[in-house]
Amino acid sequence: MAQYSRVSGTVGLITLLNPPVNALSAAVRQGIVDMMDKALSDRKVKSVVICGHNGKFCGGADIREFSSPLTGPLLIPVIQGVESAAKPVVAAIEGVALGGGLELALGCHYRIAHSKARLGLPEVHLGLLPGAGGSQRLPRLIGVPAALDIITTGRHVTAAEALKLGLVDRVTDRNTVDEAVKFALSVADQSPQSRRISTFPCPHHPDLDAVFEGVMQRVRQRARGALAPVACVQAVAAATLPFAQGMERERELMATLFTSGQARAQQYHFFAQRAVGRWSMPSGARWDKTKPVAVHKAMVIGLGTMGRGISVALVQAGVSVVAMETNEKQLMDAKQAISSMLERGAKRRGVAPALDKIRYSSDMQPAADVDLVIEAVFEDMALKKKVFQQLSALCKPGTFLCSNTSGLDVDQLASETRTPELVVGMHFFAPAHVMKLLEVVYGSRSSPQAVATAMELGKQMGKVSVAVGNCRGFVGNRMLKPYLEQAFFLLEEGATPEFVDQVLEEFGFAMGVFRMSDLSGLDVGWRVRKADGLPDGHSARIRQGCRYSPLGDLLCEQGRFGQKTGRGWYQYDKPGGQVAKPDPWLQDFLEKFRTQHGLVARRIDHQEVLERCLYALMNEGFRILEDGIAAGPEDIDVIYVLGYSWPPHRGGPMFYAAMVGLKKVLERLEHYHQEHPDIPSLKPCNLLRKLVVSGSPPVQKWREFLQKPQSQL
Ligand SMILES: CC(C)(COP(=O)(O)OP(=O)(O)OC[C@H]1O[C@@H](n2cnc3c(N)ncnc32)[C@H](O)[C@@H]1OP(=O)(O)O)[C@@H](O)C(=O)NCCC(=O)NCCSC(=O)/C=C/CCCCCCCCCCCCC(=O)O
Repeated sequence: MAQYSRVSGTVGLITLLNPPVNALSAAVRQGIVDMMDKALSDRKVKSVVICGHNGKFCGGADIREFSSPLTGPLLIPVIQGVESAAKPVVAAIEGVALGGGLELALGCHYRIAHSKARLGLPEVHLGLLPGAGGSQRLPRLIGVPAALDIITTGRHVTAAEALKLGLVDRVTDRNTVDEAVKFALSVADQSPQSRRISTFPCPHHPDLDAVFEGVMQRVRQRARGALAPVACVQAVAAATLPFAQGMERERELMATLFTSGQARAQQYHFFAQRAVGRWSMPSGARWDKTKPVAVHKAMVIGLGTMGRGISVALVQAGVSVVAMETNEKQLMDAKQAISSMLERGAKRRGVAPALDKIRYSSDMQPAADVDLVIEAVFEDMALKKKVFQQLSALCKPGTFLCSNTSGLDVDQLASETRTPELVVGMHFFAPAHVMKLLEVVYGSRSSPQAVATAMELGKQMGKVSVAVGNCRGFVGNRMLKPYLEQAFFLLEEGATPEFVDQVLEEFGFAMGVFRMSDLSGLDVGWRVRKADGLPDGHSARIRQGCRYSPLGDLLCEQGRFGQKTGRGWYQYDKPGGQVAKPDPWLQDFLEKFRTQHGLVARRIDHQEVLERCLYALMNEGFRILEDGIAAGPEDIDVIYVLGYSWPPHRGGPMFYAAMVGLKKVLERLEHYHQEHPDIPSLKPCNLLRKLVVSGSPPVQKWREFLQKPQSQL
């Protein structure tokens, strides 16, 4: 709803009231209409200010309303009503003005923003476009190139940039509403006619066609099949038409997006990112019953790529860091790399680099004086165990001990310490100061407080933290295994790396599985498999009674580790090269392999690649839910979108399974498992069967079918 009062004698003050972000629900929209009527019909009122309750102007349309039929006045006429008001209307922007919130502000005749406010049109991230006139008013106000940038990236703009762009008229450090009221008094006698953005022509640009063409090309490349970014460009292009025609085009494009599966997927992802913060553990421990401990000082052990990124992320989050590395050369290199990452980051954010927040050490001694340690040494259990033993002896009571591991057993590490309850896994993704995902892994003895502290620290570092149980590979890498396996089996059966990658990239992955393996290094998995007892020169296709593909191992034995060696599943012009080219050697190698094993290459189509790779991955997701390793499908989906480049417009693997139809997924898995009974990952999991028998409920209801956590608190 909205509240109304008259202030300073002649200013009508309308306050949007819908905590926590004053989203434009039906009640708020109705409130705006009613309070505008009140202000306009009050003879004493000469001008109007619109602000938001509790220091937040408005977070946009109420996204929760998008899943049911729209009720109440529509936002477009509400904003038109504000713009056409005969009295000047000023938007007092504090906190955020996003989406419909900014569109409402664009309908006002003046905009005053607090210096800390953020403005933006992030609808593209929800599979939409700014469909309440934003795609038409913004280019008219700030020009096509700047509007295209803001609308197609959905990025937030600071108040300072907004002022530079002409998006706001004034920025203040003082009380924004008071300033807006003063401003409203100063323009009370002026006609708002010349301030109605809908009447502005689109500012002239010498070569608009080239601008649109360039952006469209970039957007198509980045969008990977997403509809919204393309529609955003098309909508802005319509801003060069007369306003009414532009609005009609915006409506048409919005109508297509609004009902699309992509918009549903992206809106699901928005809420899923927030839902994962409400974590729970099988013990019944929960986010709202556990207080995290504040971390002021942390130590990072091991300054390879991961340790450096983690140190930067911690410093940027305001935590004092001791960065430790025993290898002198590595320590020197790390110092330089970390300083320049901090400097670059600070420059981007327009702040001073916090170089004084980090100090370096070549020994473990400083661990005695920190609140939390993140061990980021090489992924080797024996080495990590040694570090944990040392930490256990050195650290003061209460120090949290975290391991940056991508899949090792957290319980084994905990058992090396005197305080297993303070041990958790923190699985960062490279580059650790950039990637938004953090898997927080609780072991069987991790305390709720240790989990809460790691989750909160992740949030402080700007990450979306997901709490997951302890198993090999946790959630992300555990699901990757059957996906990779299927890709290898498809090569054995007749596919090429180029074809498999092309299918997966058309689906929306940034990189197909083989290009991704080449980038991350084939040797990483190979070393883990060797540590597990894989013998050298092994080329058998059965291991422990199940089908196994030795293709990756055979490539590694040839020294083909991927991009770093210039050869992997593809060839590169040099070691470290990035342009993947099909390699005739590999074709020859695959043919010889098939001959050696009596395999006959067959034609594999697009559908089989997608189904075998993705359905095997999804099936593992169902198993993870069944095992209680993830608390709900949202956890898995967030991990895959933020950590494994699953396309956001497909929601995540669990959401996608529901979109495809659980019955179909089950049938296809049954079909493939019948064809390949020696591949256990294709055997449909019980939870999937249970959901299908229960009528394939929507993903939001799956938690009801999972085992309830038992409280031991
Ligand atoms: C930056 C934020 C605002 C705040 O961040 P933070 O402080 O960290 O807090 P959060 O944890 O993120 O959020 C707190 C809770 O608030 C919930 N929330 C946030 N924003 C919204 C929202 N906009 N709506 C609903 N709920 C919201 C959030 O979920 C949290 O609650 P919980 O923990 O999940 O319980 C940050 O929140 C943020 O970025 N928010 C989103 C901003 C955004 O994306 N805004 C754009 C929204 S879309 C929009 O505005 C669209 C406008 C155009 C509408 C035009 C409608 C015309 C329809 C025509 C359709 C034609 C169809 C025709 C069909 C036919 O023909 O039939």
